[in-house]
Amino acid sequence: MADQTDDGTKTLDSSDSGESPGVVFPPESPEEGIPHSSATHFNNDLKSVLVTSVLNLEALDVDLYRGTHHWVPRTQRLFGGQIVGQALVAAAKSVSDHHYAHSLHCYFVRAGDPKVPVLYQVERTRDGRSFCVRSVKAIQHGQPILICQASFHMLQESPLQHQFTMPVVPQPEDLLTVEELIHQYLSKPDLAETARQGLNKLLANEVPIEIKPVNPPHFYRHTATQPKQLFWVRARGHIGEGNMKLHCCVAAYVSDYAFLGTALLPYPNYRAKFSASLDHAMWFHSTFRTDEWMLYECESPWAGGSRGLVQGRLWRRDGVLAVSCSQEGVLRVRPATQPSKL
Ligand SMILES: CCC(=O)SCCNC(=O)CCNC(=O)[C@H](O)C(C)(C)COP(=O)(O)OP(=O)(O)OC[C@H]1O[C@@H](n2cnc3c(N)ncnc32)[C@H](O)[C@@H]1OP(=O)(O)O
Repeated sequence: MADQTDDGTKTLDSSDSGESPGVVFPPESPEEGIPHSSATHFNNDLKSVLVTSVLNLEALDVDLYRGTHHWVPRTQRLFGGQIVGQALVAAAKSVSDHHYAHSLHCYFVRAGDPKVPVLYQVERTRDGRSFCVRSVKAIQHGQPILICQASFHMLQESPLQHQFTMPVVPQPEDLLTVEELIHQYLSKPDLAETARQGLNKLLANEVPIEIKPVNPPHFYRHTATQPKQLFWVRARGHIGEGNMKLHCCVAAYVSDYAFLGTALLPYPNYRAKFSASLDHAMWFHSTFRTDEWMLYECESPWAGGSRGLVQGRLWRRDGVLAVSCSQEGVLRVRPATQPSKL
């Protein structure tokens, strides 16, 4: 049956299909959603909508920008990755071409309202010889929805250089996209009608990123798994080489997608009735292209007290560690067997 969660979202329950209940990719994810009315269809030959629309802020005044929405999650609160990505665009506009984003630290303090645009107000906190720091407030209805500190650094050589090794995984060419996996499920003759409807809804999502899970297919979870997941990810459409600041902003968007769901993987017997990211931090280590496949390695070292911590690494496919991320989210759950409030 389709199950209405307490935050008004729908999850799939395939109990009448003979399979264990629960959407798995992303697990109980708040990200499954609908395209905003401005959505366009994607073609990989076309410029990424992330560049033409989502991250293309309108300048209103000095250090003041307006951003609109492309895709809104089913929770009907703005996607955190969009707000962080737009905040970083706004911050980056006030630093020189020689300064590159190296880190950001954000708090999501209020839910974003998909019905109105977001204003981004940049404060030039400090310009040093090597580092520039910016504070960005994302504002709706006169109140902050996100506060973000972003720091930019000039390229500096150093003999100190190390990184972890990228996990060995199948190449993206050998894996199926989420959409292809859904089509595989839909071809199962014994799939319950409600599950079919739910999967079709997932297919209708026009998230501007492409995903190939390394451990598919997981649309219906049978057992608890370690709080770890790996997937190849890239922006849909062309972005091109050269604008590293822009790729960092796209990475900010991408990095929030399905991230918090990692903390729910060990708990197939619980459903999220409310989940939202509370904060998000990123560190950018090297150059990369977000319109090329990158491996997103996500793990959750801890959950407790209705919160979960997730950590992620975005790898270039040549093994270079490009980005590290961390996030804590609120995770309020109910037992899967508990009837919904409907
Ligand atoms: C990928 C994931 C994403 O992108 S999520 C999107 C980005 N993140 C966000 O939008 C989060 C933005 N931040 C927020 O909305 C707030 O800071 C949050 C996290 C809600 C703060 O929580 P809190 O201080 O509890 O807010 P609130 O008092 O307004 O309550 C919100 C709803 O939660 C409920 N609540 C509150 N406390 C409890 C509790 N102890 N146990 C159970 N429920 C609780 C409140 O009743 C309220 O519910 P409702 O909205 O009235 O139905």
